[in-house]
Amino acid sequence: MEIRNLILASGSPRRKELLEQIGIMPVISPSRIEEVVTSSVPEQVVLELSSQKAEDVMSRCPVGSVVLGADTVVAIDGMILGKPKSHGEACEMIRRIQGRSHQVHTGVAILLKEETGLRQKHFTVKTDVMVFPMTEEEIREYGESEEPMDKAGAYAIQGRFAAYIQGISGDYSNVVGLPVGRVYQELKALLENREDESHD
Ligand SMILES: Cc1cn([C@H]2C[C@H](O)[C@@H](COP(=O)(O)OP(=O)(O)OP(=O)(O)O)O2)c(=O)[nH]c1=O
Repeated sequence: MEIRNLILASGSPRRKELLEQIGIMPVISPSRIEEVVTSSVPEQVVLELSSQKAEDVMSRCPVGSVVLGADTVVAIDGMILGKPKSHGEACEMIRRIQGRSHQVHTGVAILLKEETGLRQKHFTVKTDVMVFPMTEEEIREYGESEEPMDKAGAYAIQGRFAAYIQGISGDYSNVVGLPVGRVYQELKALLENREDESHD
């Protein structure tokens, strides 16, 4: 199924590339929201933030638009690791996740604006990631590089950090920022329905 004119409410180059990988060329329109969360449960947090991003962009879009927002966090022992604010914080995050497993949660919100109102899909996808033990030298060298700086949990599985990945259980693309298989299936269901309705 060809999906045209999808608006991606994200400035993440990884999300754009993942959509392009499955043949969807999105229009990029990053949201400008101040991220506000009312929960500390990872699934809840990513649902709230992905919805806020998509709703913010949709508020400026005409009827017929399809907007996708997403948010990714790393969770370990019930604690959420977002993006590090400094190299020191990046090193702390890496020290925490090395030698064990953690979870990556991505929340996705897909909104379709119709004459009669909004139709929407909201879901979260979880991937377990196992990281090899790292030496203090490896932690510092990686934490002080630029790679961790705009990444949840201070690492990029698609980058140099691949050297320390022991394995994953779940969807790889979800760790990079967007579970594209699930996204495609949900988009297909949402848009097929729209076509059905237009034939009524
Ligand atoms: C764990 C992990 C995260 N990431 C990235 C994906 C996301 O871009 C980022 C998490 O930050 P997000 O706040 O989810 O997204 P963003 O700020 O990059 O973009 P926007 O808010 O405009 O949608 O971390 C990787 O690239 N590789 C990884 O292995």
